[in-house]
Amino acid sequence: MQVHTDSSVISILNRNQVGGLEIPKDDKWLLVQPTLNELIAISDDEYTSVEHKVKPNKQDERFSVCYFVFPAEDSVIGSSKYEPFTYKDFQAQAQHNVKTLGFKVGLERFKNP
Ligand SMILES: O=C(O)CCC(=O)C(=O)O
Ligand SMILES: [Fe+2]
Repeated sequence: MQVHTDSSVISILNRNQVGGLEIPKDDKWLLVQPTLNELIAISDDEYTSVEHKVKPNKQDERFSVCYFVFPAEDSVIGSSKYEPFTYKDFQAQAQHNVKTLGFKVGLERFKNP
């Protein structure tokens, strides 16, 4: 799986003990050791959506179950740091970014000046 950030508000990941999930650290990809439950979340910059990828493993079977929490499409997301936007706006922006730039710009686009 290629480098990406999740578009969900919260991602809860449960996987077996075969590793593969990697996050960037000091210009290298760091293997995240499997634990029982993992939580990746975004919330008004308190927690940011971290880039990650999954390294293919041809030897050992690997499975993972992700539970993504999304806001309702028309719900307005407001905060002191961002201009109000709907999740539909965010999705449209993400799709446009991927098509034109090859990656998601993410919340940066909605940040207050
Ligand atoms: O399988 C994993 O460890 C992560 C999967 C993932 O990043 C995703 O589905 O967005
Ligand atoms: Fe992901």
